[in-house]
Parts: sequence; structure tokens; C-alpha cells
Amino acid sequence: MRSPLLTLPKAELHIHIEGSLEPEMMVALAQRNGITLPYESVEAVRAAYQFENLQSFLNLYYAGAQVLQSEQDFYDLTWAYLQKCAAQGVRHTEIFFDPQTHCDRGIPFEVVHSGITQALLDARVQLGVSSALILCFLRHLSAEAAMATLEQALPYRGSIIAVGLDFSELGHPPSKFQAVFDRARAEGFLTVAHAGEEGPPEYIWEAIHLLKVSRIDHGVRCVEDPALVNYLAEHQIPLTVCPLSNIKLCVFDEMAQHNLKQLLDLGLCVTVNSDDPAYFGGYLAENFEAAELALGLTSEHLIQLAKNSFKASFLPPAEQQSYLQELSVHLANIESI
Ligand SMILES: Nc1ncnc2[nH]cnc12
Ligand SMILES: [Zn+2]
Repeated sequence: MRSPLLTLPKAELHIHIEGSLEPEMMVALAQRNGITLPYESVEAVRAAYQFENLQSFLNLYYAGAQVLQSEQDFYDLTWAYLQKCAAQGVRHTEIFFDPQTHCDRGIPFEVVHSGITQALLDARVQLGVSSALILCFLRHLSAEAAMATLEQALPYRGSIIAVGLDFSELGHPPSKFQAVFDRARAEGFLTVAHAGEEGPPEYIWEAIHLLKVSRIDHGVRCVEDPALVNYLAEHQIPLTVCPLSNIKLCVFDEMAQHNLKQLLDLGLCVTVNSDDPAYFGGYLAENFEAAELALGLTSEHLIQLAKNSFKASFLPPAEQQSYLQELSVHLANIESI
């Protein structure tokens, strides 16, 4: 039986909305938009999800995103993910989107943004799930292209809380984007960055010192540098760790070898997240469950992870407190059963 702790109220802080495109929706949107996919069936799409590393996944993810064309497509994609949140106790979610993946093939920024934000607004009212939006720059493209994307996003500043950095990490250090992130912070955006997923600890240091990030996305390679581990613990810089993703992309050979528990026990502010749930075999609850089973996480670990998810979020302190209170009530109810 599933542990009742797996349905704890929690937040998700690392989810690429394009990575929630399930094969069924990919095939349906391809049909709706008259696009021919290189797969004959939903099963064939799913069968292609065997990855050796980050790049082999990104090639497929980027190709899959081509079926997203209209505002309705972006709405449907986002709404499907938000329904999963509601079903799994995810009370708040901070969602990445990659405008360059869409704008570079002629889809207007406005179309992408309105489809996603309309679904977020509807989820707040109809599902009681709160959210924030984070714009990610594709790091294998140039800093100039990222700056142009930032400028395109300025009119939408009120609905985008932060900027981030994703895609191929190796060879594209955070320092490449220092000027873009300086400008983003000057324009009022918070910052996050993928670092230490495949890249070395130096990339995590750069994200902290040069990009002045509030959180590190992944960050699991921090353990290779004890001074960095101390710094992350002392400053409580959150890591948005994605267990199933790390196994699917061969960052760890198997879940039993994942360092999530080690990082928690070292006092780091670790959170659990799904990254690209349609590609990696699970949403947030499945990530919690897989990590709990393989690593023997205790109730204390699971409760700490749920608390960390709200504390590491970009919610205002009063809203964080109110979710933490909801969590306490939930725990008290479980204890009294
Ligand atoms: N795991 C990941 N790392 C970097 N970029 C991504 N984009 C989507 N998923 C990603
Ligand atoms: Zn990611």
C-alpha cells in the first residue's frame, strides 16, 4: 500500500511544461495540427524513450515539442499537468517554459504565454493549485539570443517570476549568461539555473556567484566538492532534485545509488521534483515513491522534503506559512488515524 505520506501537501519547483507532453497528447496534437510524426503509434513513441544521457533525451524532447502550435495546444498541455498536480497533493507549482523552442519555429511568444497562463489562472480557481512561471533560456544557443528572448518577455514581466537556464549543460557554463542574468535581475526577475546535473561543481559555484540564483536545479554533483556542500548547507540554497530523471538520463545507475538521502542528511535544503514527467515515468508522487522505496526514506525525510518544497518556493512568506500550516493539519490527521 502507498504510504499516506506520499499524498502530503507539497510544491513542485522543477517541471518543464514541454516535458509533460504525454505520448497520447503528442499523437493527438500531431493529428490536430496536420504534423507527421516519425512514429506509427503511441506505443512507438513511448518505446523511443530510452536515453543514454541528457543530450539523447533533449533531441527527442525538442522534436516532440514541435506538435505544440496554437494557444489551445499550450493550454491543453498545461491543464493536463495541473490536473495531475491536483490529484497528487501538489498545492503549488513553479513551471519552466522554453520560449526559444517555440519562437524559433515561428510560434509567437504571445501564443505560448497566453495558453500557459490561462491554464494557470483556471487551475487556481477550479483546482485550487497556485503557480508561478519561470522562463528558461536554452544554454546551447548564444547569449545574444537569450538577451533577445529576455527583451521579448519584458511586456509579460508581471506573470513571469524568474528566469532559468536549461538544455545541454556540458560546454555551456553559467558564466556564458552573466550579462543576460544581470539584466534580468535589474528588470526584477528572480534567477535559477540548471547546474551540476551533468556539469561539474564549478558550474554550481558560477550559478551562485555570477548568476546570483535563488535555487540550483539538480545540483547533485555538488557532493564532489566538500566546500560547496558546506556553502549550500550554510546558506540553505535549495536544490531541486529530480530522482526519476537522474536515473533515466544515467546520472546515477540506479535509484539505490541516488544521493538524495545523503544530501538531506547533510542538512541541504533538498526538494523532490519530476523534471519531465511524461518522459521519465512519473509525476511528483511517483518520484517521491521511487526515492522512498529505493533509499529507505523515513517519515521524517518525507516531511522535511514537503516542508522544503514550500520554503524553497517563490511564494510570499505569508502564503508559504499558510501551506506549511495545511501540511501540519494534514500530518495531525494522519497521526490520529
Ligand atoms: N533535465 C534537463 N536538463 C536540462 N534541460 C532540460 N530541459 C528539460 N529537461 C531538462
Ligand atoms: Zn530540468
